[in-house]
Amino acid sequence: MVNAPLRPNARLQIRDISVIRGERLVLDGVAFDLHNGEAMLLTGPNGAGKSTLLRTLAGLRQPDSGEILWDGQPVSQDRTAHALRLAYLGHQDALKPGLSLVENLAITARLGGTDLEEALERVDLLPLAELPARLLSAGQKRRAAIARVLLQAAPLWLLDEPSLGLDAAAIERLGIILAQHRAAGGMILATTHVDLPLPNPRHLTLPALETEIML
Ligand SMILES: Nc1ncnc2c1ncn2[C@@H]1O[C@H](COP(=O)(O)OP(=O)(O)OP(=O)(O)O)[C@@H](O)[C@H]1O
Repeated sequence: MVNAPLRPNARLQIRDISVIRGERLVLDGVAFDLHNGEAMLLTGPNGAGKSTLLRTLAGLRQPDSGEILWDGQPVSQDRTAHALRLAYLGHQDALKPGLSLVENLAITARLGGTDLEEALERVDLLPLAELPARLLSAGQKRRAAIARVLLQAAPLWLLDEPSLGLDAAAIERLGIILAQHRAAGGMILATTHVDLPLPNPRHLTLPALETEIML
């Protein structure tokens, strides 16, 4: 089983998040809530801060101001608990080239208590399970990274351009996976520059920020 058992009233709250990268204010007071079963599409021009926002929500960097709450509690109070409730798909597919697909994903399956074979089946990679990751195509690596998201059995999915490199059949499968996660009560926050198979999403468009700050 690779769908997360979810509490019915989970809630992610983003309160006026600001992030400075280099000398630029990249995110300026971003605020929204996300509830069970909801999906939000993050759009905006290159450099607007979409990946930065996902990485901040994933706990990979801290906001310079503002707060992230889960069920009313600041996630900064228990970063381990927050890490366990989310699955982050970044631009890198993070596969060890010398290990087979199964070997790459086995630890995630064990930690998530999830079914590796089922996850590979859902992204149509079962026939390639024993292949070294270095032999996978770009789209197959992306599908493997999506399988890793499934295996984490986490309620909150943070997906940075999830359809990157996927062919039409794989995009259709992605749509099924996203719909099943929402139907199970999961939340999805996804960046994209193209249409995603995600019906009735909420939208957040980040503007291009050019503000220079004095350090
Ligand atoms: N390590 C870093 N140090 C300084 N600035 C950075 C760093 N990483 C990213 N930036 C800057 O932060 C801004 C936001 O980058 P980010 O990757 O979040 O944008 P994005 O909206 O995801 O862009 P894209 O659509 O191209 O993926 C950009 O101006 C970028 O140059």
